[in-house]
Amino acid sequence: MNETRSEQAFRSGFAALIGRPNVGKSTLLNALIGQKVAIMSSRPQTTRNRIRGVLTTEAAQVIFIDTPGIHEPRHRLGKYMVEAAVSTLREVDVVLLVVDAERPATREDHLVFERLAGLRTPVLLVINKVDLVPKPQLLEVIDRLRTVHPFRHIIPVSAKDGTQLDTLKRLLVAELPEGPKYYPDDMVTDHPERFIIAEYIREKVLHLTREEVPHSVMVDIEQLERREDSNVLYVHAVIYTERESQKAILIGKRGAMLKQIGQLARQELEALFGTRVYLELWVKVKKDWRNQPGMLHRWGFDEP
Ligand SMILES: Nc1nc2c(ncn2[C@@H]2O[C@H](COP(=O)(O)OP(=O)(O)OP(=O)(O)O)[C@@H](O)[C@H]2O)c(=O)[nH]1
Repeated sequence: MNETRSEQAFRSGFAALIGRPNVGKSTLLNALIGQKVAIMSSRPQTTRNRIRGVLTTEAAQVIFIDTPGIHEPRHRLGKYMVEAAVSTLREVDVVLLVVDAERPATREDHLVFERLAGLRTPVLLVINKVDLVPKPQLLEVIDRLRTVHPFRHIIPVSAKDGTQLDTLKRLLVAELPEGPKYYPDDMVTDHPERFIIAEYIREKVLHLTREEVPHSVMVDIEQLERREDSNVLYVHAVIYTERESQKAILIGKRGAMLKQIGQLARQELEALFGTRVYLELWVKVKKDWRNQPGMLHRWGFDEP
C-alpha cells in the first residue's frame, strides 16, 4: 500500500508498566490499546509477571507486562522477591513509570522510584491525569520529578481524554529494537508463559556461553503443565542449535553446562511464577531452522 511504510523495519519488545495503585495504569493501557485490549493470561492469579496487554500497530508491537513486586514495600515481599521484580526491569526494553499529576510523589510513589536506582533500561515518566491540574501546577510537578531519575522522556498525558497518547506511543515504540511480531493482531488469550519461559532459558544460554554459542539458539517449550495439587509448574523445553559443536558446548562436561542453565533458569522462573518449577531441558540440533517456516510459526514468529 504505502511503500515507505512497508520498507520500515518492524519493531517489537517488552514494556514494564509500573506505578503505585490508582495512578491510572489500567486506564492508560486500555486507552493505548483501545479495542484490541488483550489480557493475555488465562490465570492471572498464578502468574507473577503477567502480560497485561499487547499493543499492535502497523509498525510495532509492544508487550506490556506487570511487575507486581515493584509496588510492594520490602517488608511485605521479602528481599528476594523485590530483587526478582527489579530484575524484570533490567530485562525489558523500556519501563513506563506512571504517576498521578495530582498526587505525584506520595510515599508509595517513592517506593517505586527507589527501585529505579542504577537502572540502565530507559524509563519514560508518564504524568497521568493532567486534565485535573492547572498548567502552572503541572510545570511544578515536572520540575520536581525531573531529579528523581534520569528519565528518557517526561510525558504529561490524560488517559481519560486521550491527551498526548499519540506522543507517548511514538516515544515508546522508538525505544524498541527491530523485531518480529510475537503475537497475531487479534490474539486474545494464549499461554504467554510459554514465550516468557523460553526467553528466560535462552537468556541463560546466551549469558553462560557468551560468544561460543551464537544467537541462533532457539528454545521451544514442548510441554507446560501446571500441577495444581502440588503447586508445581512442569516445563519440558528443548534448546535447538544449528550445529553439533554448539550442542556439545551447551551440554558441557558431563552435562555441567546444561545443569547450570537449568538451575539458573529454574530459580528465576520460580520467583517469576511464585510456584515451584520442574524444568527438564534437552538440546537438539536442527540445521537451518531459521529458514523453515513451520518452525518459525511454531515459535510464534509470524511474518509481520
Ligand atoms: N481524571 C482522570 N482520571 C483518571 C485518568 N486515568 C485514570 N483515571 C482514574 O483513576 C482511577 C484509577 O485508575 P486505574 O486505571 O484503575 O488505576 P491503576 O493504576 O490501574 O490502579 P491499580 O490497578 O489499583 O494499580 C480510576 O477512577 C480512573 O478512572 C485520567 O487521565 N484523568
